[in-house]
Amino acid sequence: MARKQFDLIVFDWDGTLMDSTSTIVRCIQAAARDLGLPIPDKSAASYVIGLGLQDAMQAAIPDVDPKYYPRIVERYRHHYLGQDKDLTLFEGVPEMLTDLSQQGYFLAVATGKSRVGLNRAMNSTGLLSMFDATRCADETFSKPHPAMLQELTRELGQDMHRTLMIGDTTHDLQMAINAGAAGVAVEFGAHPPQQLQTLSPLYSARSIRELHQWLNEQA
Ligand SMILES: O=C(O)COP(=O)(O)O
Repeated sequence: MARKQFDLIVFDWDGTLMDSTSTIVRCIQAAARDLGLPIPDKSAASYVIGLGLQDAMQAAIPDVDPKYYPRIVERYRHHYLGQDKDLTLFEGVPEMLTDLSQQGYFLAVATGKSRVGLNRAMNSTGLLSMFDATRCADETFSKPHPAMLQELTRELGQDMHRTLMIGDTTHDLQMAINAGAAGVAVEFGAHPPQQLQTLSPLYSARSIRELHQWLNEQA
């Protein structure tokens, strides 16, 4: 049997596996509102998803006194961790992950979420045991820095050239480029397809079903 092209598949979390873009946008806007700061519009708030909380707030709500940022992050966490109902996976995610795992791929997550946020989301969606390793933005350098991918490949003893990063933002694709991994885009998350195409992903999927099928064709 021909050898697979990739051994390790790293997934972004929000907007790639979990249908959470609009919840995150709402929580960023609510945090700004709580502190009487300018409220970013949907596109500005969507753009920063994945950067890690502190960097994301600085990018979404620029030109305010730096002393506000820890408070904005605190208000964001209050709103995000206070809501339970929107922890929903995109249709077909558990089936795709189970299939990939059975095919022998190592599976990992690299996310701009905090460890608390990721563990909560993995627990409530039943995906906790599905991944071989995970990295969160509060544990290392955030996207698009290559650190998360470098640490994941090292931990799992994998080769970066046989690693695939899948995400819904240019931050995910840029991290893959910076690390020397291949990048695949999904078009149903935070960044619009035209923006994703500027970084020439290997493939761009319009649904989890399309992504799953494409991954099966790489085997
Ligand atoms: O910034 C977030 O909370 C989401 O991060 P992710 O898209 O990298 O999972």
